[in-house]
Amino acid sequence: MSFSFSLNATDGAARTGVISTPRGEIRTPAFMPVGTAATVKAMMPDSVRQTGADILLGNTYHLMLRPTAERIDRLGGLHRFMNWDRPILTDSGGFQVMSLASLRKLTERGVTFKSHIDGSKHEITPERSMEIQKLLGSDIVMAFDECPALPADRERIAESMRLSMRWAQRSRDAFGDRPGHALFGIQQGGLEPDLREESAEKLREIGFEGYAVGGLAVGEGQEAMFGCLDYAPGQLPEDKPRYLMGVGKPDDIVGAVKRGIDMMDCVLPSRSGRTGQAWTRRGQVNLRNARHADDPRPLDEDCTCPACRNYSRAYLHHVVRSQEMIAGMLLTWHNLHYYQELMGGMRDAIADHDFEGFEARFHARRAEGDI
Ligand SMILES: CC1(C)O[C@H]2[C@@H](O1)[C@@]1(COC(C)(C)O1)O[C@@H]2CNc1nc2cc3nc(N)[nH]c(=O)c3cc2[nH]1
Ligand SMILES: [Zn+2]
Repeated sequence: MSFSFSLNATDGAARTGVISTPRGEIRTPAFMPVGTAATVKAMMPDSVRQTGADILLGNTYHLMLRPTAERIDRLGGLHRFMNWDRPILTDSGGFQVMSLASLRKLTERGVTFKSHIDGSKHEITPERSMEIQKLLGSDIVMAFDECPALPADRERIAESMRLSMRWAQRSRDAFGDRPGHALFGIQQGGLEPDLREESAEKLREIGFEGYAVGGLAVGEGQEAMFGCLDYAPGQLPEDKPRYLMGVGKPDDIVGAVKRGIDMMDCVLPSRSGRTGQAWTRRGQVNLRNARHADDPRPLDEDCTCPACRNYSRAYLHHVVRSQEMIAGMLLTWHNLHYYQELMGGMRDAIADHDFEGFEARFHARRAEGDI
């Protein structure tokens, strides 16, 4: 069985389709829950599936440090290890090294760094990143790239992008011939249209099974991100999946799909669930807020997740305030369920050629501030 992508419908720049892989289909636009250290925090894998997720994300950086890719390989690979038999996409490590590790040294060869866990020294190169992702057994492998911290001057962004393109070629060469598995290239170039175009052309020349818009969601803000997404996805091959890395809040996601993005991932729904923050169709609810203490209503009357079906806001407020484990479990489940409902709503709206209506209803429902 091979890896393939078929588009079913488009509406403006928005598209809906299906990515077929040997481990199952991925309905696009798709949201990938983040399972950084071989677990989507506070969730059993079956619960992640029940929220509607077709694929989840793992991280080369974290897994190479602990428990190591070699140990996971000896134990049968990441799918077996974490009891998730559907597709997994793994990020290639460069971004996480720059945001989490210390004493980093960047050269043409790759990056050396000290582990944020125990201070041990490590190196990642394009070749080592491909080896790690192969040992993990991930279905979609990300090329090894460098994501420059913004703000950065144009010269630095150009240099960094060109290094990432040389690393993209080395990633492609090291990936080898792996039927049923995909290697995605990552576009860089900051917020510079011509540098993004140069990057896209280089990636097309090399040839990948999918293309990511990298270098965004690094603090540039939604307006600048949307400004870049007004042209960047269109620079990438239209018959391959387009993956926007690290995004985002619900309204970021709607705006990205509107501009032609097919896949996204973000720690937000799970991370904010663990801090008592709920995302609902009417906006954000902070369950730490005392006003929920006596509220018998569900978090969201229209939501069918276990948190909304079986518990009151008063209960959620209580377990959040008491820092009970069930708080993170219930709110993570609700947030991931809401994110998947949002994706399903957009897939249907695009198929019905009514994305505009969907977007208007999405924004109209969202009350200002805490609800
Ligand atoms: C490290 C962690 C958990 O990932 C989140 C969050 O912190 C944080 C850190 O700074 C903020 C902005 C506040 O959000 O940015 C992450 C979400 N944005 C993002 N993830 C990305 C992953 C990427 N991977 C690769 N290989 N290449 C990229 O260009 C790339 C760009 C990305 N942008
Ligand atoms: Zn719910």
